[in-house]
Amino acid sequence: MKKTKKITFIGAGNMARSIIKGLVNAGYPASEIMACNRTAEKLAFFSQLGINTSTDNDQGVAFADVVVLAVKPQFMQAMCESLAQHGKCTDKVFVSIAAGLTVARLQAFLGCPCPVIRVMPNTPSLIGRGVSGLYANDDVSDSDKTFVAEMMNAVGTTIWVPEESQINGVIAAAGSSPAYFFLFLEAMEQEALNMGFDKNAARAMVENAMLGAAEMVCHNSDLELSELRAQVTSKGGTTAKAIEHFQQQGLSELVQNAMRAAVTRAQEMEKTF
Ligand SMILES: NC(=O)C1=CN([C@@H]2O[C@H](COP(=O)(O)OP(=O)(O)OC[C@H]3O[C@@H](n4cnc5c(N)ncnc54)[C@H](O)[C@@H]3O)[C@@H](O)[C@H]2O)C=CC1
Ligand SMILES: O=C(O)[C@@H]1CCC=N1
Repeated sequence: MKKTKKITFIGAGNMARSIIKGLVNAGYPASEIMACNRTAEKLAFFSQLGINTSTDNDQGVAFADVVVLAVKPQFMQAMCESLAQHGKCTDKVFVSIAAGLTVARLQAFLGCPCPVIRVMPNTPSLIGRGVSGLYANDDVSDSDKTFVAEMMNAVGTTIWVPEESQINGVIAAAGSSPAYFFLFLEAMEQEALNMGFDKNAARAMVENAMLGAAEMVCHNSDLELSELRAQVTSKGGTTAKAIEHFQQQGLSELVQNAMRAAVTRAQEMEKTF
């Protein structure tokens, strides 16, 4: 990154861990990062990374130029209101990675029209292969947008969305979707076990098939996904039978409905939290 700033993550859980480890691996100075968590046990991992840690969120805000709000949505209001009570928020840039909380809602929690950028990341940020959707309104300066985009580019790919509502689509397609792939692999691994392979062999087959397929997708961006599928599918062969089964069982509709369920849940959360 061209210029570093001090970044504090409030809520040192799975997603903060993925972004912070990804940033440190990418060479972001550990001394410029702090992780805050209300419980100390969660912070041991972060201390090992050499970053600053604290159980005091106010200390985290005092340290930071950029504050990443990384608690679960249901805890965000109480956490932000507590920060605002201590009155140190007005000169900070906030980044929220939470699903289902709008900029307007977060600014209300913080009690000020502070710049708030919404980032919807995913856990592969841990290995520099994340993808994040970003949204900012006109309260955010170009230089703050550039900094946050660079921060997330250090751990993967970024996509700006022009409408805040599109963050919910990013959740469905990217934030939540690593779990869809893990679920699919779990099912494949289980069936390999059922067929009599031992755990190591079952895992090796599914993980390498997935990795090889993913790399083929990434290395052939000029080819449609359906063409890559066709290259595996011999007429009258085994793949054709398996694909026919998926299609007869409505896989496309199932995926569509699952993604729509994720969006609907994000919209419900906007009304609940
Ligand atoms: N896990 C994922 O793949 C993704 C999560 N997100 C968002 O990231 C946020 C965090 O999710 P996870 O990391 O999965 O949750 P998590 O539960 O693993 O981490 C949240 C952490 O916040 C801490 N915490 C709760 N209240 C606190 C407070 N008042 N002060 C300080 N720390 C506090 C908890 O102890 C916990 O360690 C959520 O808002 C979620 O919507 C977004 C994209 C992907
Ligand atoms: O499941 C969730 O609500 C969060 C947002 C995207 C991934 N995890």
